[in-house]
Amino acid sequence: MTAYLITSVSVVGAAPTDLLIRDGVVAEVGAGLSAPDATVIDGTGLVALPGLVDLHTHLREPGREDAETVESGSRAAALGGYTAVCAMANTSPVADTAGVVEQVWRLGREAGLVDVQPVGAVTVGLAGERLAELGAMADSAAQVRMFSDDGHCVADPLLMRRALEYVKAFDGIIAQHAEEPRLTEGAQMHEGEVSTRLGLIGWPAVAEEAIIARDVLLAEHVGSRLHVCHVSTAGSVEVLRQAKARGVRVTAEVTPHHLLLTDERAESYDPVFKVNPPLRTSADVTALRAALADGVIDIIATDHAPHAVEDKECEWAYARPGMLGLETALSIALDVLGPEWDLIAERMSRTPARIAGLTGHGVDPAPGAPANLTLVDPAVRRTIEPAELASRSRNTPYARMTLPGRIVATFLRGEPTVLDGKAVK
Ligand SMILES: NC(=O)N[C@@H](CC(=O)O)C(=O)O
Repeated sequence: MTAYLITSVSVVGAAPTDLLIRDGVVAEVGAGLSAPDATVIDGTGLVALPGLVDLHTHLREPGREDAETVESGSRAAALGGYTAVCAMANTSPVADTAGVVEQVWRLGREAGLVDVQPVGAVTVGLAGERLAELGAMADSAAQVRMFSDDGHCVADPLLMRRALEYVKAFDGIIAQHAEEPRLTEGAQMHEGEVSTRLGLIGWPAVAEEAIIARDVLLAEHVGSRLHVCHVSTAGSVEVLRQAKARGVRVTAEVTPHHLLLTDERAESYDPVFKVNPPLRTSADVTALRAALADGVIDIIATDHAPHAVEDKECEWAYARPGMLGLETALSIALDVLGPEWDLIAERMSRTPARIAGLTGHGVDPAPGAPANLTLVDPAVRRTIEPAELASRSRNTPYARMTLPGRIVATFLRGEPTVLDGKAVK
């Protein structure tokens, strides 16, 4: 295994130092290190972060390999600074059995670019009717601990209760896509002034808030762990704030796009801006940013949702919801939060690793720590060109936008997956 000596690098924003990576771990940290056998990387001006961890990635394999594969999505993740991603279950077939989660887990290992941790479905076929084989998925080689019907809400309160009870036995967690389906039938975008003007059916904020309110009560009643996917409204933040103050075991994520973009983007009728939950108002964006800073929202998760051209470049009403996220998330975080490196490490690496139980990830570079880390150049501004993305899909909402920050290198257990801003394999 090659050793790497990264010189004069700022570890999570601290004063520059040298980092020696050897045999899969951070072997030494300190000024003036020397290692004649090591490949030297000049870290001047760069920031080393614990490898980013995404709790919410759609990899589309099995079933929609035209949109993304475990390998292409893993490459996009590594290029975005990630060392671990949680692969959502809404594949075809659905990841609702030990067999499918093991397949995804194995494909991730074969790609070898990030650790791919499969998420299991809560209900069979995401149909919301009966519980999937949660225990068999937990006992499988993939050791699933997080379950989600993401893309669909577990709307039946009894099923939700049973799922929360079931996973308690192995300290599992249910990640809910909070959307009361009766309130969003036919919905195309956020319900508000813009939807009224455009004549599109609205997805009201209350459809999200009502489910979160119900689920925090259920989680409290059962004493189980709940994670709320892609929180998008100011009202949801208030429900979560109250639940956390009462000690409910709830965590929550926000996506980069909900931190940056608003429903006014729909005025373009460009379906690249169609997403679930929809882009909201600037007041929601402000509340989400504040909640991310004060910890009511625990993490940034991408909801990387690749879609094939025919599913996106069509009429708004027929387009699938979802946008790419892995290769731009850190840049959006830098844009929104500024160079708050400790906060970025907390919200994009340490806390998501802890929620998902991914040992070896989310650990700051320190002697003896597994060398899962990424090097960021915050001084570079880059213009996003969809054709240059590693994802198989092109549905980035940031096309031709200029964003701060570039991932220079990513290491997975001491092996580079990205060097000089390019994927190693
Ligand atoms: N977030 C999205 O807009 N899309 C997700 C699933 C979903 O939540 O609808 C997808 O899988 O494409």
